[in-house]
Amino acid sequence: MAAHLQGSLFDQTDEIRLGPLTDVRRTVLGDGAWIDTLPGWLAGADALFGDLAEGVPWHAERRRMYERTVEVPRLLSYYGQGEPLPHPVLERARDALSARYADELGEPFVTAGLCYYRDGRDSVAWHGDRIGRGAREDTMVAILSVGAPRDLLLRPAGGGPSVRRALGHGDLIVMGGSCQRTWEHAVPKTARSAGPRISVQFRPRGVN
Ligand SMILES: O=C(O)CCC(=O)C(=O)O
Ligand SMILES: [Fe+2]
Repeated sequence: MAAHLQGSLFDQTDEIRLGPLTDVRRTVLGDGAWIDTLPGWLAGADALFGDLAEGVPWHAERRRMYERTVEVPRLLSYYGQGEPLPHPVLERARDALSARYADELGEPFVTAGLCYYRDGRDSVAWHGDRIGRGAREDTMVAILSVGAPRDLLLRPAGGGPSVRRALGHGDLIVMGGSCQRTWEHAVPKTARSAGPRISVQFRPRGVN
């Protein structure tokens, strides 16, 4: 009941539809990094959450950390360049982002990484997306969030106060400029009861 009520308060439509990207708001972080945000870019976010929760081949991962192998605290799924995405609206989202940022980015978004945070114990630790070109070049990572909001925190890589954005319910954030190498981001665990959230990260070729 509570979950249903909360869902209906935020998102009163089952029709899954993207709004225009004209009202994106930029926040300059410093050191050449910025974020663009657009709350509620996607209408019908609860319906998309349900479709993705059911339809995506989610898997758990284990990673080696020093001497131990640990469970990655979220479920994952990855769609490389040219692979069909698990929902048609995600293809439209990727293409709309590519068009919106074509001049500034100079290349399209081509891959989609999906994360499923089952509850407040799931998280992603502080990091920059700098396994690939993000370590050396300015780039962009665009994230669409559906389901319950979770805080995405950003902080300068060299230390300093963090910036917080609560993301869920169809919200968009784009991390741009030098953000992946001069800043770090995280979705911390929370003791507050948190419902499940799915994030979709669109990235250009070679950024991960
Ligand atoms: O779920 C999010 O919003 C962030 C995920 C993330 O930072 C990553 O997968 O690199
Ligand atoms: Fe990341």
